[in-house]
Amino acid sequence: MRLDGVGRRYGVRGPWVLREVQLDVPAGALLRIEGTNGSGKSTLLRLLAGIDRPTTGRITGRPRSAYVPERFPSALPFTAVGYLTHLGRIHGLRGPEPARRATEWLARFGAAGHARTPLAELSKGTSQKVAVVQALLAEPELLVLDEAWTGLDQGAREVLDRAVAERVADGGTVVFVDHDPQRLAGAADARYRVVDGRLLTHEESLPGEEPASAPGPRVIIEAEAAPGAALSGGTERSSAGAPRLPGAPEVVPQPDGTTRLTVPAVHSDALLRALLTARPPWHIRSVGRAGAEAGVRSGPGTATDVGSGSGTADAPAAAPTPTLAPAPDEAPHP
Ligand SMILES: Nc1ncnc2c1ncn2[C@@H]1O[C@H](COP(=O)(O)OP(=O)(O)OP(=O)(O)O)[C@@H](O)[C@H]1O
Repeated sequence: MRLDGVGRRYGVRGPWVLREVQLDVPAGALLRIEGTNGSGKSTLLRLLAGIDRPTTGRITGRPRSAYVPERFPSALPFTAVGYLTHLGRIHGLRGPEPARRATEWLARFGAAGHARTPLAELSKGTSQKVAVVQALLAEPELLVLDEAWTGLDQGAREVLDRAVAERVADGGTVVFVDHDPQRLAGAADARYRVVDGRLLTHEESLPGEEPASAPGPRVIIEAEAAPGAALSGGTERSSAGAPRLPGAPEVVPQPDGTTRLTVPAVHSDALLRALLTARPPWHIRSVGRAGAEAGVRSGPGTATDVGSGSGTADAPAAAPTPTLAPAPDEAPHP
């Protein structure tokens, strides 16, 4: 799924809660969204889950999604298992499958004894378990968790931690918000912050802010530009007015004329796409994990030499920094 120039405000004259959000949501990844109270995290999660629409911009490639909202509507006229079975059917489960999965998940969360309790009579924590189970039983491609751990007892929190890991291991994507910095610590493939309506990677900082620390796994891309190469990716503008590259890579020109770009692993596909669709395209020399000895190297005519008739032998002595003017026919902002 991709968010392109997404903005959201409530009411025609309301302030913009989110502005110009660019986000690639890859498969099989765990993404953490951070931000202060009222910064727009839940607004972003509702857009990701497909239960709200952007005011501007586009969301494409939407996967099958399930969502645990910040506030669960517990006053519905169902028992716990009745509600979960109903939701399972809405998610496309047939026959006895939704009731079977509901019973299994309630047991896993230590709530089997409340299967027949009306939702309105459940304790806050058990009600939260039902909210979590309705999203998990669908085995969604995208699981969106808005402070889903809040109110759960310690055992249930650990069950949810494991369920998140299982979803990602099965190729699903999980996006979560939680105010506990230790929640799934070290497991997230990418961390973002909502600040002043902008979605920044954890590594990015606003002017005047201290740089953020401790990036996760990173990928190094060695690339070579044709003279005058301009990037078509990263249409969001930095404060300096230049297009911002996916993942805000660290860009270091090398003495041999190539450019080394280091980016959080989760953004490497988007960055490669931006380099390869630049006009003229950049030539990718190698891709590898930061900290690993050698990457996957390529030469002219190999699979990564996409569209390059750009003549790598003509590469300039000093590689340009890839934050050049956008290509002339770049699409205007929505
Ligand atoms: N339905 C709505 N109508 C009007 N304004 C809204 C609505 N939902 C959210 N807002 C406003 O949008 C802004 C962002 O709210 P949001 O709930 O997305 O923040 P948040 O980062 O999730 O906050 P918290 O950490 O407190 O949960 C707030 O100013 C809020 O008042």
